[in-house]
Amino acid sequence: MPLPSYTLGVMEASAYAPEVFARGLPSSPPEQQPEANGEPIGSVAGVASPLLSLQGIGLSFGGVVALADIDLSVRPGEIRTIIGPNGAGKSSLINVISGVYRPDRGHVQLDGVVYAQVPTQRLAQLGVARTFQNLALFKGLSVLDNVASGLAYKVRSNFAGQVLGIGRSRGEQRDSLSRAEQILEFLDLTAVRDRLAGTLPYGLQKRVELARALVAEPRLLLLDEPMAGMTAGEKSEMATFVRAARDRFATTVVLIEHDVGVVMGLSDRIAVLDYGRKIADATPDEVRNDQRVIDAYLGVASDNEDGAGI
Ligand SMILES: Nc1ncnc2c1ncn2[C@@H]1O[C@H](COP(=O)(O)OP(=O)(O)OP(=O)(O)O)[C@@H](O)[C@H]1O
Repeated sequence: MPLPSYTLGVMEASAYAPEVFARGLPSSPPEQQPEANGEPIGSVAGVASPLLSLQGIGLSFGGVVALADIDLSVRPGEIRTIIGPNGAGKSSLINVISGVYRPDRGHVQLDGVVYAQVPTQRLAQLGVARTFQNLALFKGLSVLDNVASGLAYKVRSNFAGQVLGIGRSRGEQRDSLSRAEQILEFLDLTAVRDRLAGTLPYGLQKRVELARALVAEPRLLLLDEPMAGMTAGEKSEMATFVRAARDRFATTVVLIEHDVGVVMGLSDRIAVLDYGRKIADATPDEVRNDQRVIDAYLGVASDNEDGAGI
């Protein structure tokens, strides 16, 4: 059964002319307002801006500089990959984008709204979904229920309604399950819909995580090492699904990856981190030939399980 064309509320990439991105943000900082944790500190009104942009992000843990003066801009509809050797700051960056960490310096602009710290508890309402480096599934629940749980934030029925299965809750539950079924079909997971998630092979569990994030129809999908620990075949399969998801739903994807080889054919643009600094930000071909990137990866080439180097 084909997926219905959801009203995703996404921004169509075609609605944004390239020159709009070239202009970037206004040179003057956004108007500052009293800052509260997780509250916007300003907005960039009247300017067609990237879906996501980071400006001057700095983050330290004690004496360890995890991120230093990172700028990053993500256009609607693109697959934006962040790579770097171990300890380069990739996970710290995705944790800043998703509001898990508050940066010491700089700010995050999401859909034109500027945050000192993205409100992580409102991430889903902001249209952002993420997966985690380490699997975060409900291992004792079925695949179908795991995927439907990605819509839990939308369920509006009260506790009594959910327990008694009455009123709006029954309809909401039916709707969640039906949308979960559609995403399972899209990601070729229907055959395992009733299996307990924890009993699936690792590669399939990672795909179930992708399904759970996708079912929320996110405008921005953050994938933290979605191919980590996979075989070469599973990685290439996952890359195909990520691209298909972007094409089908026009979801903007920010993807963190350690293995450079697998993201070359998948990414529109790649940012490279090394010791918390951004050392390159370009197309895959340009990154592949960038001497600073080659130098950063020298000595860790053996970590690349595909042995593909860069
Ligand atoms: N919670 C933390 N407490 C202390 N130091 C941390 C913490 N998180 C990250 N760091 C340090 O910050 C630096 C960047 O780590 P981060 O995990 O962001 O890198 P990474 O590129 O994701 O690495 P990997 O590929 O190994 O996952 C490292 O030196 C790391 O030890």
